[in-house]
Amino acid sequence: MSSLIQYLMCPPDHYEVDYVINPWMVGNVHRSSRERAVQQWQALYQHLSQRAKVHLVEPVQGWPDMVFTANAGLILGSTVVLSRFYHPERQGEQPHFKAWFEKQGYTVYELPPALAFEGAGDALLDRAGRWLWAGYGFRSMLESHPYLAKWLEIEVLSLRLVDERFYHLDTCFCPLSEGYLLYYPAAFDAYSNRLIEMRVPPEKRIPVQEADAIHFACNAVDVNGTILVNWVSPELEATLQERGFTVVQTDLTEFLKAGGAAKCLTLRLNETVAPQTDPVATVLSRTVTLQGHLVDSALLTEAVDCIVENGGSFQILKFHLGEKRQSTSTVELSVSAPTEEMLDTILSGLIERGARLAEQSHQDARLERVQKSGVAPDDFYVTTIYPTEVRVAGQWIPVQRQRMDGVIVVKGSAAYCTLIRDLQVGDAVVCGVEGIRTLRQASKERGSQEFTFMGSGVSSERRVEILVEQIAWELRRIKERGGKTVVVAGPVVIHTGGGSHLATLIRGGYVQALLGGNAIAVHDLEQNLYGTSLGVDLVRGNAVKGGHKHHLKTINLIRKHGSIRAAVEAGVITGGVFYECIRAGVPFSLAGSIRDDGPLPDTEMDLVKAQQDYARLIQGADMVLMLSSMLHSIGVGNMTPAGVKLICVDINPAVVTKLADRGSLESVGIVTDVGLFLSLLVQQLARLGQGYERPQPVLTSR
Ligand SMILES: NC(=O)c1ccc[n+]([C@@H]2O[C@H](COP(=O)([O-])OP(=O)(O)OC[C@H]3O[C@@H](n4cnc5c(N)ncnc54)[C@H](O)[C@@H]3O)[C@@H](O)[C@H]2O)c1
Ligand SMILES: NC(=[NH2+])NCCC[C@H](N)C(=O)O
Repeated sequence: MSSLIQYLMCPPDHYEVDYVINPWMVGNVHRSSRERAVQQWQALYQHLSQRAKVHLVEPVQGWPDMVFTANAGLILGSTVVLSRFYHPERQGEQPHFKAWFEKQGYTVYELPPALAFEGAGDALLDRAGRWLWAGYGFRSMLESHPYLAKWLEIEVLSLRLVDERFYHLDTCFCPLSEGYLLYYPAAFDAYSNRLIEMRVPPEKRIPVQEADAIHFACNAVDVNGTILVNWVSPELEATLQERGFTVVQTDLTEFLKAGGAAKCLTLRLNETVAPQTDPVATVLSRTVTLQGHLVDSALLTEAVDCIVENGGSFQILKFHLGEKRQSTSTVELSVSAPTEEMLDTILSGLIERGARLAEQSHQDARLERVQKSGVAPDDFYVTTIYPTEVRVAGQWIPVQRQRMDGVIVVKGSAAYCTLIRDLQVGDAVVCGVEGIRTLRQASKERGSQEFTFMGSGVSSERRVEILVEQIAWELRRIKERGGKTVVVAGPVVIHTGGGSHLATLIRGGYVQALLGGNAIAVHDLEQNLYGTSLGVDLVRGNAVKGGHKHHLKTINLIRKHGSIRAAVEAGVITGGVFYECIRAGVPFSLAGSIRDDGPLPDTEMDLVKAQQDYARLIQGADMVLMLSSMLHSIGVGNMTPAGVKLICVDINPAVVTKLADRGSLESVGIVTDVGLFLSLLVQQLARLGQGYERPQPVLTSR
């Protein structure tokens, strides 16, 4: 073969924008000019023919994108890996390119049918022939990279594309002679940018700005230092010229309407590989099985997002769709990633969603001993809200005290969720992802049976009254079966006049534990003692003279008696939320904070103890009503396992969304005034009847 560089092009006899398979084609269907396309293609062909040998493949009617010969395949030496197009709109080109390659005497390899790969559009040789850059994420699959390495006997470096405008590697990445690289960093994920920076020294990297990238400045043909390109900014042209390149700009706007430009329209035929390359593609894979309501609960979408957003790729190996609405589906996925760390991150995310590792049925969890108290081994498994099991000595054992953001400690044949701060030297902590499974589907099914009527998510549009009716109905059912409802409340409950309603719920037996901070207690007691909250008369709504001292006088009085209970028993406190708690024997826990006045004797200022007390009172809860306290609601959300219905009421949608985003079916967010919510809830419970007492006016002992 001549020493001249050789290219393959395809005349645009049948080129037009006939469909949409990339963002550039949107709005351009049947709006390309064949005449202008022919002129532009001819100009590029002339520029190239003056510097290289250009071969032509016969265009075929019905395959307009055949003009983009970069996608015909990937050539190295006398070997071709034929493209296997992702979109059906281009799959008809394959046999024509295959025939051309075979006629030229190339050895043609074809990938398995499930593996999409779009040739030199998604795979570019390092100009010194040391390795192959291979893109994935939109068209070509990561799983195709090991085949490239094997068949072309070269090291493959996988780069993940993240901006769909740059859906082929050659639209944003152009290895140039002398080891230079013209590329658009924002088109790649962080791992890929790190890999590029590891392989290409800073002085050889030429990152482009978005303005250049969207004119396909990186989609360039470098013919021995002459760069043929659609357009570059004057700044980029100067940068290239400073490095010894000659830039020839040739208008290809008709092809940009289809998402291609100079490099796409050409395929370099004589590429040579530097000797001693290491034919490897570090692509790691695991097989996982996911079972459940994969489609209607969007679990499969969540799993795929988890794989792709963490830099991985997947193949669906088996998929069994449940025949009926109530039956479950099963999917078996091969999950791949370029590094062990990325694969572990993905597998952890899939396990959180109930996935099971194919081999895990006979692999125990990996246990590592704690070397320093309060410090976990490096790759500890982070717990979720979902019921979890770990495999120990061949047995699957349930993890007790389930909560998110903990670790799993195995003691004999038992396993416990444990906070890192509570770890002791010698504790056996579960690490990695082997031998772990979450029972997410079980809790979802259970959740869906018990709470379907409430559904999950956040909506200020959904009528509050409807939700209140549903919550009242659920409160009543929990009470009837001797279940447990925990209330988390902030002082705003008192400020909005909701105190009397909460007191009524407690008196009515609908609340089995109350969690809060110093403030709700102070203002509830202040209201009983002075009729004010933060010095504001809750009946008249005006600040009272000297009222700003009321909460301090209240704190002082309770401190004098030693506790809220003592003050109630002494007849000093005669009504309100905490009065009813004491009378009804409803336990409460007040967690201290940096904002606290006093504090009250009952407020636990040791936060570790406060968290432990909260966790104790949450144990066994069926439902948690979170009422206008961002701090305490989020704290409780973090320690509450799946299967517990969380109702978050707040005037701020962001707070409600944060809790609803726990990813569990069991979270309902209501954006409304908490005083109004409690008033409606109390009225609805009264309407439901069943011996419900009418709200009593809050007694003040002034
Ligand atoms: N004097 C004191 O000792 C004092 C005073 C205030 C707070 N604190 C302490 O500070 C900590 C944080 O207090 P916090 O939980 O009240 O604050 P927070 O900011 O965590 O939560 C208050 C929440 O109430 C919401 N909200 C405001 N008005 C509302 C309305 N009308 N209806 C519904 N939601 C409404 C806000 O959006 C916010 O999410 C607590 O531990 C508390 O005890 C102490
Ligand atoms: N190597 C390339 N970038 N080729 C551009 C291909 C354009 C074609 N319309 C497609 O979407 O597949």
